[in-house]
Amino acid sequence: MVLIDLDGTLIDSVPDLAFCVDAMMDELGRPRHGEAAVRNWVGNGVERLVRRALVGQLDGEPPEADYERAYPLFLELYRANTSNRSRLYPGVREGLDFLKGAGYPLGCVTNKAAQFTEPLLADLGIRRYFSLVVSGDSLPHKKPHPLPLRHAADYFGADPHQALMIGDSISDVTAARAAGFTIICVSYGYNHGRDIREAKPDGVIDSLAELEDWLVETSATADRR
Ligand SMILES: O=C(O)COP(=O)(O)O
Ligand SMILES: [Mg+2]
Repeated sequence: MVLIDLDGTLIDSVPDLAFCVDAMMDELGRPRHGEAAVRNWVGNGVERLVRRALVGQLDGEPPEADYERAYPLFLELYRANTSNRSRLYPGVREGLDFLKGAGYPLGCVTNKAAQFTEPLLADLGIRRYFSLVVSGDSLPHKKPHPLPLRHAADYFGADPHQALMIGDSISDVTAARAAGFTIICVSYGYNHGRDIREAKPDGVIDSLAELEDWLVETSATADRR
């Protein structure tokens, strides 16, 4: 079984997210942040993104009244701008075709809310690759909690020690470790401005098109043991 993260791994969704954060800030009469700042704030769900935009940094909490005003504005904007500016990363289609062709059960596990995950996957033409989609609000906990990964393993009847997670951020690595999965990360995603190699995933690839070689090499190494 292979589970794949969405934002920063399959899809560069920041152009839409940043557009909506900036439009929300305009509506609130506050200064825009721009795409580079938003790139570092994605990965823990849209609620956290809105809170980060209001405080202007990764950590910290805005006044609750500000959040209550901003969050519905963001939801309305993002509903109308879920996929307009978002793009598949190079190599994604090749990687998915390889995994599907090789017969791996495929799941998408994201912290993005389901109301956005489903249209985004469909609009970019990759929904059909996944037999299971677990969104940030599908279960009581999201990544870095291992629950979404364990849920997917149960769904597919997969042994976690034979399971692979592919992601871009520390949340993916932490969730995969806690669930007993192997974790490969992409080098190009959003990891809050940090190099994902610091989190020590089992492998780092520059494109999902490298998956075939990575899987062949690791199974050859395992066979030699
Ligand atoms: O922060 C989000 O909304 C989603 O992030 P993820 O797809 O990388 O889990
Ligand atoms: Mg991600």
